Amino acid sequence: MTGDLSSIVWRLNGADLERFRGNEVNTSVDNTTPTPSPSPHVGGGRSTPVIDIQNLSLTFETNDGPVHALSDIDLKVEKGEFVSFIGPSGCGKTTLLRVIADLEKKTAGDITVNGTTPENARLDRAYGYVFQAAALYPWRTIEKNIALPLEIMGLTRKEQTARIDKVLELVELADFSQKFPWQLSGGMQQRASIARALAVEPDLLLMDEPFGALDEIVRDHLNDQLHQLWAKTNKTVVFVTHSIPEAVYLSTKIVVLCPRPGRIYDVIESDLPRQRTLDLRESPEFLRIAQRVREGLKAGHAYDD
Ligand SMILES: Nc1ncnc2c1ncn2[C@@H]1O[C@H](COP(=O)(O)OP(=O)(O)OP(=O)(O)O)[C@@H](O)[C@H]1O
Repeated sequence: MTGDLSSIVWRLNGADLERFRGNEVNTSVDNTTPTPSPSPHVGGGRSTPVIDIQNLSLTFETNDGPVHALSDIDLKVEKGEFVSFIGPSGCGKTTLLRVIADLEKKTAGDITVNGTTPENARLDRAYGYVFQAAALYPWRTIEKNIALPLEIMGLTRKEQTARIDKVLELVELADFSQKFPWQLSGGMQQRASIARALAVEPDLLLMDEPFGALDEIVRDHLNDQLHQLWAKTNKTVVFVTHSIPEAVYLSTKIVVLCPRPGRIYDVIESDLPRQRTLDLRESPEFLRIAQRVREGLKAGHAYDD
């Protein structure tokens, strides 16, 4: 499990992240990172996939020998898709997401993000990354947590306020802007984290099991909210989950991975309508897709390990 870093990356690169862990942000440091510009790669041509992965492999060299975390991954993610990675523990979901985010380096194959290398995409701050734990900064109010990346981006106070109000409204936390994280429930904290990621308006959101630690009712509610957000904003989302209903409810494409070595077992293009409500989960179409995911998970899972 590698999604334990701490918080949300808002178009922040890995170096930013390392700086952020446990520290108040020194906004002046980040002024050295170029402001996102209309990169020639970003949105370059309708036919260019947002993410294009070909024959990608990643082997970790460890003291106990090589760990083949990813093997021969082929995947395209088009603009506006909601793609979930699902699979048993250790099949490489987080690693694949981290390769896309340039937080890990491939050892073979090719990958482009927004038509360029993951490193360039990271430097362009082309994506927002949501980690498993909300980990908001406890000494900052919710409003100030959301303001943090906007301060780094150099937005005026007025621009910051407008964006903060908008995202707090979207995640239904408008009345909680002056609270500190520890005054909110786990689900509310995770919503605040998502608001923080959305505040910088990335076109691509990479989300690593953001709701994994929440109870089912809260999770349902957040799934619903996330789905509505995605449907409204037409962002491209790549989402890691262990939950079949979550994957089927949210996704336009479900990628089933299997372990040792981590590889793609099945890619399911969902024909569920784009507009969804939670009661869709009772429909035959939903159950049919869920069944195919379940079969893929079973087939790819070695129970005798
Ligand atoms: N930095 C690392 N060094 C060595 N091995 C690693 C490293 N990161 C991940 N691995 C290994 O790579 C494999 C894939 O790990 P990864 O965390 O991507 O799986 P996952 O599917 O996300 O698992 P989970 O569902 O438990 O989060 C595992 O065998 C893991 O132990």
